[in-house]
Amino acid sequence: MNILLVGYGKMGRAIEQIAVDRGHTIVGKIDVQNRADLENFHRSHVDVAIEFSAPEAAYANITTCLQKGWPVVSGTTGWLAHRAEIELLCQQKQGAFFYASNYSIGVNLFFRLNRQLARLMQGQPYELALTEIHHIHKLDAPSGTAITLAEGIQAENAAVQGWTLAPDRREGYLPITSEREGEVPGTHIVRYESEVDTIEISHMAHSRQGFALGAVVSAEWLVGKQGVYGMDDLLEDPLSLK
Ligand SMILES: NC(=O)C1=CN([C@@H]2O[C@H](COP(=O)(O)OP(=O)(O)OC[C@H]3O[C@@H](n4cnc5c(N)ncnc54)[C@H](O)[C@@H]3O)[C@@H](O)[C@H]2O)C=CC1
Ligand SMILES: O=C(O)C1=N[C@H](C(=O)O)C[C@H](O)C1
Repeated sequence: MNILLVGYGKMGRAIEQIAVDRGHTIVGKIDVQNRADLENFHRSHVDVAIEFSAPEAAYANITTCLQKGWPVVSGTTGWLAHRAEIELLCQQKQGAFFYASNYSIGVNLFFRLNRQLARLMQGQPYELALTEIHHIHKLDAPSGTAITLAEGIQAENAAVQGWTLAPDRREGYLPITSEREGEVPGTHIVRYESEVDTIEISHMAHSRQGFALGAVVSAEWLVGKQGVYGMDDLLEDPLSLK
């Protein structure tokens, strides 16, 4: 595949390495200093754009790619207030858009475990809290993954109406604590606490490799399709996990 990287930071570089190892060609790298080139990019044919940029840049980047008719895989967090507009544009353009707050297969299994646990814990006398720990360079809080975990719990437990960013507290809202520490790639902890015990599940990424591999596999899967997709579509396709 011919891949255009939109955002060439920590993730863009990790994706490049894995994509090249899997036999793909990087036809361009768009970052903040050459962002104007995205609109006029016609150096080579683009099979798919992989977009990992910044919260304030993602909406415009994805819009441009869809306008140009390129399938887009995006992992940027912190822009999802505009998600419905992107999905509508994708539909209007008969394009292809894939989004995941976290592309790691392990995290996506963890999402499922989280929902199962939330189902089991309904009505039990436990206080629930979520913690995410990331590197000090991260621009958004809470993490996109923590928001997906909170939404999973909300979908399973009618007593949870949403989430708040700790130290803010609100009755019926799940508190998310965001910690920023060194170069931590991404740790997420879901904790149920009662007077007598604690139940905790956690996922700890050891590097960015899992995120990057998931993004490249998603791009391979997306090319040739039309519509809006996420990791559940990929994981449920028995042909996808090569
Ligand atoms: N969904 C997932 O699995 C993962 C998502 N992420 C998310 O991906 C995003 C990027 O993460 P990193 O690569 O670690 O950040 P980074 O800060 O290392 O790289 C982002 C790059 O985007 C560039 N950029 C800024 N404005 C741009 C624009 N208008 N057009 C093109 N590029 C622009 C920056 O100059 C920077 O080089 C973040 O939102 C992060 O939360 C990160 C890891 C995994
Ligand atoms: O910014 C990061 O690094 C990460 N961002 C994603 C998020 O916000 O959930 C995914 C991963 O945790 C790493």
